[in-house]
Amino acid sequence: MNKKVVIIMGSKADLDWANQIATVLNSFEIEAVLRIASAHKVPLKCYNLIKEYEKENVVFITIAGMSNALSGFTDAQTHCPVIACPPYSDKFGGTDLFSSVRMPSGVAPLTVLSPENAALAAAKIIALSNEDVRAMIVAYQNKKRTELEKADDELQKNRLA
Ligand SMILES: Nc1c(C(=O)O)ncn1[C@@H]1O[C@H](COP(=O)(O)O)[C@@H](O)[C@H]1O
Repeated sequence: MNKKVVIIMGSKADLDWANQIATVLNSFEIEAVLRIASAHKVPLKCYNLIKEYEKENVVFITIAGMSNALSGFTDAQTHCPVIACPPYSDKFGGTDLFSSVRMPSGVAPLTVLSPENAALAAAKIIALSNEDVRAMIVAYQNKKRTELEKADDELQKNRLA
């Protein structure tokens, strides 16, 4: 598996969300390639991008708000893992999300809602064949544990004071 994640977003409106994912990937020393292509609007471009990058055995992260065609489209064209990370919207009671979670048979993008967690999921896939990334994930998880312990210690101290 290549130490590279290709983030395909459906619109430049998703760039901030993509950058949040890229920042976490970079903290694991994983290269993040950012591309804009919509399965709805430019399916041929989308297809060509997927075929170009899949030769490198990458993880794809797809960002598509509203009606998410991009994630299923991408997953169905490649052997590489695809993680859908649709941007948050509370419009229409958050119903956009349904277009990410119900896929036809044989189409299996994984949906992870938080940008940080989507990057972590991609890093874990890469870590299966990369010891350096594995060590960084273990360190990341230890840091989270330490933060939790510290928060509890402080809470107990403040309650006793
Ligand atoms: N869901 C999709 C797809 C797709 O699934 O192919 N292409 C664009 N979009 C999303 O529509 C929202 C508005 O897009 P526009 O800015 O083009 O109106 C964005 O969040 C985009 O990801």
